[in-house]
This record gives sequence, C-alpha cells and structure tokens, in this order.
Amino acid sequence: MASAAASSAATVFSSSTDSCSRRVFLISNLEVRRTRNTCAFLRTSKTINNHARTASYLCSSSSVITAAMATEASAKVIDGKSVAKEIREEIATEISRMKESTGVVPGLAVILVGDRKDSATYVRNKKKACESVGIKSYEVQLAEDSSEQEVLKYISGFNDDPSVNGILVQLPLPSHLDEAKILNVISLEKDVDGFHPLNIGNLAMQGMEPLFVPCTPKGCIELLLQSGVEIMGKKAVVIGRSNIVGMPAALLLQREDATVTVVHSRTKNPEELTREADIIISAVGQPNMVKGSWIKPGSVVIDVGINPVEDAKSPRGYRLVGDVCYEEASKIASAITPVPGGVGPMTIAMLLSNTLAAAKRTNNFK
Ligand SMILES: Nc1nc(=O)c2c([nH]1)NC[C@@H]1CN(c3ccc(C(=O)N[C@@H](CCC(=O)O)C(=O)O)cc3)C=[N+]21
Repeated sequence: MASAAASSAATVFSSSTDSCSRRVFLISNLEVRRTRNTCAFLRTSKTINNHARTASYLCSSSSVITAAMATEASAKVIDGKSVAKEIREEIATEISRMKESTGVVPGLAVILVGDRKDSATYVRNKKKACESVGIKSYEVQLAEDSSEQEVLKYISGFNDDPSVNGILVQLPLPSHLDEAKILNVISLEKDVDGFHPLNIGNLAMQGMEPLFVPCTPKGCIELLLQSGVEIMGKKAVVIGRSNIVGMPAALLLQREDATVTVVHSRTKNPEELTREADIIISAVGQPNMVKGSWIKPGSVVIDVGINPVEDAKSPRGYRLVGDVCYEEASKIASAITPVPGGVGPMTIAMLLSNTLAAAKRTNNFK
C-alpha cells in the first residue's frame, strides 16, 4: 500500500504541469446548479467552499508549483465535514423535540467482532457522534474467534429490545463468520445500515421504497444535492461494486435519473469509461488509483476511499488519502470531496439520521 502511494505521489509531481496547462483550455462543462434541494436537513448553500486556490493549500511541499499555477481555476472543495456538522446539529434539535414530547431518545447498538484497530476507531467515533446528538449507544465487543451463534444471540437480544432502534454490525467480520447470514437476521426496522437483502431489493426496485438508505452512498448523494450538482440525465460512473458502497451508490444514482456505469476490477477500459463521466463516485480502497487523466474536465468527483499510507512526518505514522489522486483531480474537476473531511463524516451523519428515523417510525413521532 505504501509503495503504491509513493509511486503515485511521484506521478503527481511529474504530471502536475500537464494537468494544469490543459486546464487553461478546458473549462468546466458540468452545470453546477441549485435546481433541486431535496435534502431533509439543510436549507443553506454553504456547502461548497472554494478554498483550494492558494499554492500553499494545493502543494505546500512542492517546489514544482509555480505562481502562475496558483492562480489557475481549481475545483471547488465539497466540505463534507461542515455539511455533516450542520446535519448533526439538526438531528440534535429533532432528538430534543422528540424527547420532550415522547420522553424517548433513539438508541443505537453497535456490535464489533474481533480486534481490528481501524474498526475499533470507527466504532469509537460512532459512539462519540451518538453522544453529541443525544442518541443512546449500546456497544458489544466480541472476541475474534466468536461463533456465529454468539453474534446471532446478541442481534436477537437487540431485535427484541425496544430501547434499541438501530443495530449495526461493524464490517468486515472475521472470515469464519457468514456475513450474509448475520446481516439477514437484523430486524428490517432496525437495519440502519440498510444492508438487509430485502432492503437492498426495495432500493433496487422502481415503485418500492427502502426503509433505510445505506449510509455512505446516502452521504455521497446528499453532498451532490447540497452542492447544487444536477444528477438527472448526467453520466455517472461508480468505481467499485461492493455491497456496502458501490452497488447501492449506483442504485441511488439511477433513482436520481443518472445514466450509470459501474467500473470494477474486471472492467477492460476503466480509464476511458471514467473519463466520460459527469459525476464520479469512487469506492475501491486503492490509494490514488484514479489519476487526473481519468477525469473529464468539469466533472464532479466524490471520493469514498479512506486509505492509510505510510507517512513518517505524520504523528500517527500514516496519513489518509482517497482513491483519487487529489492533486491532479482538483485541477481538472469542477468540484471534489477531500479525504479526510469529505464522505467519511457524512457516513456517520447519515447513520445518526437513519437511527433517528427508525426511532421516529417505531414511536410514531412525526
Ligand atoms: N456496518 C458498517 N457500517 C459502516 O458504515 C462501516 C462499516 N461497517 N465498516 C467500516 C466502514 C468505514 N466507515 C467510516 C465512517 C466514517 C469515517 C470517517 O469519519 N472518516 C474521517 C477520518 C477519520 C480519521 O481521521 O481517522 C474522514 O474521512 O474525515 C471513515 C470510515 C464506516 N463503515
């Protein structure tokens, strides 16, 4: 992973002049309009912050960047962190309103199996986010070698517990556990991840409504809508076909009337197909895989990847980068999500939103 990152970093430097000079001739061609605002949370338009214009922000460590390049147009940064914060604030307000009128607060149960460090961090962050909005969180930590029966036993317990409105089994599970079987027993009404096969079936079918939209894809669409990006009739490319992001993201884009292509590991010409897209959602988990040359000038890029790469200069010893080569893409796209601070915080905000929706539904609170 680290060596892939190092080699793509080298590509950034050698090709940055290229992408910059090309940018002069090719001006944004995707309408970024505020035609529709279906978001349940936000009514402001502060979501695109254009703060990628200074040379120091772009490439502070690069001597290749010249003053001329610093004045060139660059993509608007879609600030997921601040959108997520506003959504959390609205959720907190709704939860107080619900508590005042019903005496009930939403509850979210998280089941973590095994001791993956990244999973433990995510679970901790979810717990903190729950506390920040007034959701009660319940956490179960099970040993790496737990049996399927044991995991199922906890799920059944939470299924039957009226104070728990949402149940999340942190993925990935250890390989001896049957993920499909486990997700299948979560009560549909509490499946705040939206991973239950019946829920996905409803998401896929016209005329049906899923009870929950999976959090990460929902966060991606919210960012597009909040940024005023028109989706209807656009060509969208989703890179990656996972059950938790790529596949549901493609279904959601189709629900928004985009024409959708899914690019995956067996796709013959991923670069060429991606270059046709007005909207790109990348969810592959490969650091800096999507280069500037994959991106059509003016397109909108949503980068779901959160990939750790070695970085001796960072206090943690690593830093997080996306699937998309940000340095290149931000000079070509019209708007782009950063990593960190893009889709990640939105995933958590959508989880809180789904949990609130579950609690409202069961308590018949409007
Ligand atoms: N059942 C299940 N549901 C999930 O939703 C789920 C899961 N399993 N397994 C793992 C992935 C990953 N995931 C993230 C959520 C937030 C950030 C996030 O907030 N990231 C911060 C950075 C955090 C940091 O600095 O370490 C950001 O991008 O700005 C990242 C990753 C949810 N997942």
